[in-house]
Amino acid sequence: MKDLKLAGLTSEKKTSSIEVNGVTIGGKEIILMGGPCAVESSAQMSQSAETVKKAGGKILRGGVFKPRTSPYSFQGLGREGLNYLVQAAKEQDLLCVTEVIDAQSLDLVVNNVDIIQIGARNMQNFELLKLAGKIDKPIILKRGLSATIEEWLLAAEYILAAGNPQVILCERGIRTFEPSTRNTLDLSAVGVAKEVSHLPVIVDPSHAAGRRDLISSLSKAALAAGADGLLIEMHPNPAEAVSDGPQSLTPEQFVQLAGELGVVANSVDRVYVCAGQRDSDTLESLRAEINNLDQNIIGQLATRMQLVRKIGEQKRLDRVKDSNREKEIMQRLVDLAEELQLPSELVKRIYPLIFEFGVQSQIKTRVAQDRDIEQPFFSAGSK
Ligand SMILES: O=C(O)C(=O)C[C@]1(C(=O)O)C=C[C@@H](O)C=C1
Repeated sequence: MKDLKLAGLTSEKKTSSIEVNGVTIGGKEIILMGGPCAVESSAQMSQSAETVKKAGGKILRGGVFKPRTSPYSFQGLGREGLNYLVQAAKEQDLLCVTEVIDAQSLDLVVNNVDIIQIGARNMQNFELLKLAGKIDKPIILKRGLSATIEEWLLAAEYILAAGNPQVILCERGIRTFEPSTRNTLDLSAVGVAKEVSHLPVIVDPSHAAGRRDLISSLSKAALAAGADGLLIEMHPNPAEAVSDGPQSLTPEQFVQLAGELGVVANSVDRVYVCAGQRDSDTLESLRAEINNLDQNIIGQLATRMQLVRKIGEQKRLDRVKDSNREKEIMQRLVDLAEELQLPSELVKRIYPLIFEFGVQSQIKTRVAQDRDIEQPFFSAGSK
């Protein structure tokens, strides 16, 4: 692909992550963004924010300027809606994102939200892209309905070339001849975009499918395909939604899906942190969840110890301790802890113990093995 002077990857820059008010997009952690298509009321946004928080999501979405296919469809609450969005995000300590459609809407939202979205219909609004390039806020750039991946990346290049390095690509389905879904989610675009560009890529399965029954499977498939995050529509009462009701998850479905993302994330060497789904946070239910987690932690430690013993079998007894390897592991885990907002001190205290027990176990295994090797000689002689 030509002209990807800034969006294209280089030998030094294969991936880039975007740090926004304590949330890293494009790091190890999968970032979940959720909320209604359109901001309708203060109560609707408060409930949505509560659900996003419960699901372990980091970013609340909500449209206040709506570029609708029909001029008679709801066009968004504008400034009033922006206040509801910002307030609800604040209540739950979430970040927020909203779409801009022109210079005026950009001006209005730029100092209020954490991330700005340029929607599919404006992907090639080059003047808007240039304006987005002049601000100091991350931009989620959705792929146009009929845009090739190259056109999408060149649109990103406009923002980058104008001076804003914080671009997040968002695949949201493209128009094909298939009428069963609203659009066709092009998951190969995630891999292709990541092959040619260093920019983080997220996926919006809601606009792609246009129907809520497919959101869970498409979200999981998106993570498996390498997406750095998900942008999912959820409404406290989808049947009453002024827009995109059929594709919006209920709060229960949203929380359930979030609870299932961790396993998929782990299978592709990523992390999704979710405190789990519970009907109510009773002491019993919270403790039951902790018991479960603790069991997993011990199970993983046992597996780790088995691997350490296997490594020990391949090492010389005088080279069992490998300080460089320990340092490398520690650095990686301290970085991950920081990304996940876990005190790095915890990792710094726990891991030396884990290493120490590993080394002891390797020494014991080696000593036992060496004895076994000598054993036949002695046994033969003693007979
Ligand atoms: O990687 C190794 O060489 C190991 O033996 C494993 C391990 C570990 O616990 O991760 C154990 C001891 C070494 O000091 C370094 C690392």
